[in-house]
Amino acid sequence: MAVPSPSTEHTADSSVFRAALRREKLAARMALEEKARLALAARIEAHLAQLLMPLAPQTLAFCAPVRGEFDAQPLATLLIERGWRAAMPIVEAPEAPMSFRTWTPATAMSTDRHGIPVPTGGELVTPDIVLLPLVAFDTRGFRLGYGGGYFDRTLATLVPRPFSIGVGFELARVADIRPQAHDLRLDVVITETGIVRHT
Ligand SMILES: Nc1nc2c(c(=O)[nH]1)N(C=O)[C@@H](CNc1ccc(C(=O)N[C@@H](CCC(=O)O)C(=O)O)cc1)CN2
Ligand SMILES: Nc1ncnc2c1ncn2[C@@H]1O[C@H](COP(=O)(O)OP(=O)(O)OP(=O)(O)O)[C@@H](O)[C@H]1O
Repeated sequence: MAVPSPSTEHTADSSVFRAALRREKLAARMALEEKARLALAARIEAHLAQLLMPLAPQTLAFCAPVRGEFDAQPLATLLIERGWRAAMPIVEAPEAPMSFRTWTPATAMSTDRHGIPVPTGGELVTPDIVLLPLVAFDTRGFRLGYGGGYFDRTLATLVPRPFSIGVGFELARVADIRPQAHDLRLDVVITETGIVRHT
C-alpha cells in the first residue's frame, strides 16, 4: 500500500496525513548526527535566551528532552539562578490535562508512562511561560507533537493561558500541519534561524 507523502499529497483524512508527517519529521530529527544537533541547539538556546533573559523572573515550564529534542535544562538552570522558577509537565492520565511540578537541577526524577523523565515530587505550580517541543510546526504557528494531545488539553484549561513558545529545528517546518479544531496556535516559534511571533 502506498504511504501518503506529507510533503506533496493531500489525503482526505487529515489524521492519516498528521500521522505520516509525525513519522517523517521524527525520523528526520532522529537522523541528525549528535554534533550537528548540538550545533543547532546552541543557536536555539541563544535565541531563547535573548527572548527570556530580559524578562522579569517568572515560572517557566519545559520538558526533559527525549528523542533528540532541544535540551532547555542549561538555560532553565541559568534562569533559576536569576530568580526564575522552573517546572516540568506531568502526565497524570492519558485523557486528562497535565499538571506542572517545580524543577531544579537537584530535583529527584522518575520516568513516566512514556519513558520521559519527570520530577518525583515537588510543588504543583501554574507556569507563566511554556516551552513546547515541536515534532512539526507550520507557518501559522500550529504544532504537531507526539500525538497525545496533552499540551492542547492542558493549555485549554489554564486561565490566563501561559505564553507558549514552540521550540524545534527548522527541519520540522511545513506549510500546513492541517490543524484540528482543538489545536492551539503557538505565540512564538523558535528554531535555529530565529524567533517568529504569531500573536
Ligand atoms: N520531552 C517531552 N516531554 C513531554 C512531551 C513532549 O513533547 N516532549 N509532551 C508533549 O505533549 C507530553 C508527553 N506527550 C506524549 C504524547 C504521546 C507519546 C507517545 O508515546 N505516543 C505514541 C503514539 C500515540 C499516537 O500516535 O496516538 C508513540 O509515539 O508511540 C509520548 C509523549 C509531556 N511530556
Ligand atoms: N482540548 C482537548 N480536549 C479534548 N481532547 C483533545 C484536546 N486537545 C487534543 N485532544 C485529543 O488528543 C488527541 C491527539 O491530539 P494531537 O494529534 O493534536 O496531539 P499532539 O498535539 O501531537 O500531541 P502532544 O501535545 O501530546 O505532543 C486527539 O485525538 C484529540 O482529539
